[in-house]
Amino acid sequence: MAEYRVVEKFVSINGEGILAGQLAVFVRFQGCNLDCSFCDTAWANRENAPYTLMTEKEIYDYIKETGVRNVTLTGGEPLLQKDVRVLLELLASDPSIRIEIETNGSIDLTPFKDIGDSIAFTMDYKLPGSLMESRMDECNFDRLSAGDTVKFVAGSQEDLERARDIIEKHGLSEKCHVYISPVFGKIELESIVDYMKENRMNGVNMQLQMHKVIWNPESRGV
Ligand SMILES: C[S@@+](CC[C@H](N)C(=O)[O-])C[C@H]1O[C@@H](n2cnc3c(N)ncnc32)[C@H](O)[C@@H]1O
Ligand SMILES: Nc1nc2[nH]cc(C(=O)O)c2c(=O)[nH]1
Ligand code: SF4
Ligand SMILES: [Mg+2]
Repeated sequence: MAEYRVVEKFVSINGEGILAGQLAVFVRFQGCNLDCSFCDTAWANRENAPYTLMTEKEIYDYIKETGVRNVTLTGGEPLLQKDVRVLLELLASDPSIRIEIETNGSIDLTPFKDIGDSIAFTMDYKLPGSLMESRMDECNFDRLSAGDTVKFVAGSQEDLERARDIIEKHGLSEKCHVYISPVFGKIELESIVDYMKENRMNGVNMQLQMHKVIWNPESRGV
């Protein structure tokens, strides 16, 4: 048995991505290797963040007890948990659940790609405003499948321009789902739509974080 550092777990609607609006059970893990300027879960990244050690079996049992079939693993950076493959193999062995992993673009996805089709990656590409772009592993774009997602969290016009360059350079809208999401409160929402219109960004989805509209944006556990 391995053990994982869980800072929170809860049921909500997924506020983001291809399953937005559907119920999901969230497991958030402690610790991250990046320090994005806009991070809304910086509290979870701290070494001293209070966490509960859970085995893969305990995490799986919790998920099953909820009766919710979409599972989102997030953080922090979930793929940094020691022995995370063991957890992913257990979750993937249950065909009744669908697993989504939110990952930060700096972790090589190769070791996780062959675990099973029930696992989908939502990989963030960190734009200039995050101050973390130098950490991106661009080879990950070749490791994504049609069911995966690349997400760009944009806070400025410069970020939008960079997102467009990357989408074109790697042909992302033909390869997988592509989302642009505002850094919460940082950018005029209309300017994202205008940019998409001006540049005819077919196949790209704009998203808003629904949970920050429904609840106080600072709330945890939603
Ligand atoms: C907190 S991260 C955890 C997973 C992983 N570390 C990552 O960055 O993808 C989950 C998602 O929230 C996004 N996010 C964090 N802070 C945000 C903010 N202030 N506004 C919009 N999205 C944000 C991240 O870009 C990422 O897509
Ligand atoms: N409701 C809700 N949906 C989410 N989708 C991705 C989240 C995340 O923090 O990774 C998240 C979150 O924290 N809450
Ligand atoms: S990679 Fe994710 S968890 Fe880590 S600092 Fe950036 S947004 Fe926050
Ligand atoms: Mg979040």
